[in-house]
Amino acid sequence: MTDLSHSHHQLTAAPEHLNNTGCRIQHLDGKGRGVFASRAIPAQSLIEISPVLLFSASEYEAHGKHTVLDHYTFKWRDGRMALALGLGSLFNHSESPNVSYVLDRTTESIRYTTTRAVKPDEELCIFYGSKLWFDPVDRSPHISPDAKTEDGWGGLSAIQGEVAADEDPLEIIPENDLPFTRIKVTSDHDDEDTEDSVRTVQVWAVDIPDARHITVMLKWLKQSGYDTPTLSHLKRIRKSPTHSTLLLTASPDPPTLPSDPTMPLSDPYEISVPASAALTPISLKLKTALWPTVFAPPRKGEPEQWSRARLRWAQRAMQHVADEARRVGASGELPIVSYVPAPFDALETGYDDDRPSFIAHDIRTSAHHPLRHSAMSVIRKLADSRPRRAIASTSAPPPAALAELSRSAFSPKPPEPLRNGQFYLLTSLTLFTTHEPCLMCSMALLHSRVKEIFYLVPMPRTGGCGGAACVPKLEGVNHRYGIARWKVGGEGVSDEGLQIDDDIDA
Ligand SMILES: C[S@@+](CC[C@H](N)C(=O)[O-])C[C@H]1O[C@@H](n2cnc3c(N)ncnc32)[C@H](O)[C@@H]1O
Repeated sequence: MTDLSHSHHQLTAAPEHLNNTGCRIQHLDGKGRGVFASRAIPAQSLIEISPVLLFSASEYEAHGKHTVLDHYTFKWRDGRMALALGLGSLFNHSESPNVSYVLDRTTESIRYTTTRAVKPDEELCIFYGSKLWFDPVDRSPHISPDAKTEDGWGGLSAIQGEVAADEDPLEIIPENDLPFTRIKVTSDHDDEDTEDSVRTVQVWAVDIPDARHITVMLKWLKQSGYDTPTLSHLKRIRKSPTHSTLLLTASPDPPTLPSDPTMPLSDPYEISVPASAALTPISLKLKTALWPTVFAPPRKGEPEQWSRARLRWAQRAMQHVADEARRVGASGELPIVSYVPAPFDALETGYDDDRPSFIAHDIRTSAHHPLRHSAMSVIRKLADSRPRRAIASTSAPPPAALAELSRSAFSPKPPEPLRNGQFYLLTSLTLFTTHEPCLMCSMALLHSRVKEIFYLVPMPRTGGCGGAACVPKLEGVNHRYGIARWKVGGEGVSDEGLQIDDDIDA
């Protein structure tokens, strides 16, 4: 393979580029030349159209392959090899690209479009595929440097996850043609609540005549162990003009209240409250008449529609986790990987991030720690990165505060905008994972408010997303995420090398 680094070192200045879409060429250590944004570029901007030079397969095999061209060419759809002219050949590779490209056969060109908003001076990168012939300088630390694969047939030969020119990126894919099956996550009982019947359960409550004692009682409830998640679909307190009522516990036995003569309380008594959260505004009204209830509408009544472009995004992510899992599996770990890419609709969801994707693999073997599962680790990476970035972008914190943050697994006090609100951990994000997450990880995903998860290998004995149980389907949970099982072989994603014992918690 020809070494590009030699020629890079001889260059002193990058040529000017007259394209007016905000691109410039710049050298950078370890990568040679690259394309950079000379100004802010909005998402979905067409930034370059590169004509291609085509070589027949035999011509390429005999000559091109043995030259520096091998770093630049890729398979055209009819089997010929293509070299992008213009800026096209200068886009470097990134695991979290900000540019996607489409082959246009009719004009023999490639169109490059930003996938998210790009800041001035950011490098513009594409995704070459998962089989690289070089070590990317910005490779995530989880990937073993030994894992590079010589594909031997043209550098960019693996064009994965991109919409071809003869495909319409906005085309909606019929449900039956999708390479995954969506699992219904509404509780079997969710539909049962009608105008005539709201399912209820009996719980213990107590009246607190003096509102000043509410805080004391809430604190006592936490310490007493009665404060279990069973009632998390209900508000704890109901206020009336004369008193407040506090829900205590759903246990059959009456709870023992604190005996404090200065704090008058009623005796505990049983009341009927809704058995699950309200899914519709109507059911919220009905249920809240009984007791104030949490409103947790299903994400959408109808299954979300999938466009061709979104499917390509998902296919690329799924292929990525499967490939990474095979690599880590070869190094002696369990072949389990979880990945949270930048969302497909990054701009709409306001996901503006310097490091938009997160990936982690299972390290219970090397770490000798049974809880180092990939999904937990990826949630933790994401959680850890947010407080750090928020602090860095506000005032400089005292070093002790930074040390405290890096010590904590889940930062106990995230800065204000990242709190349990609109942008709570994984809100609006999708997790792709090789194996159906175990019960622990499925619950952690629920707490993180992930939008949806995709997995390839079902775990019928241990899985928490349809196998042993289906956590987001449980009654009373205050968030439901979508679950989709990727079909083995669907869009070329194979489960080869991903088999693990079926009693392992993934
Ligand atoms: C299509 S060329 C890209 C332009 C190239 N940097 C140049 O100066 O001509 C592909 C080559 O760029 C380099 N490259 C691309 N992405 C890289 C990355 N993330 N890290 C290191 N080198 C990279 C590798 O040498 C690769 O063979």
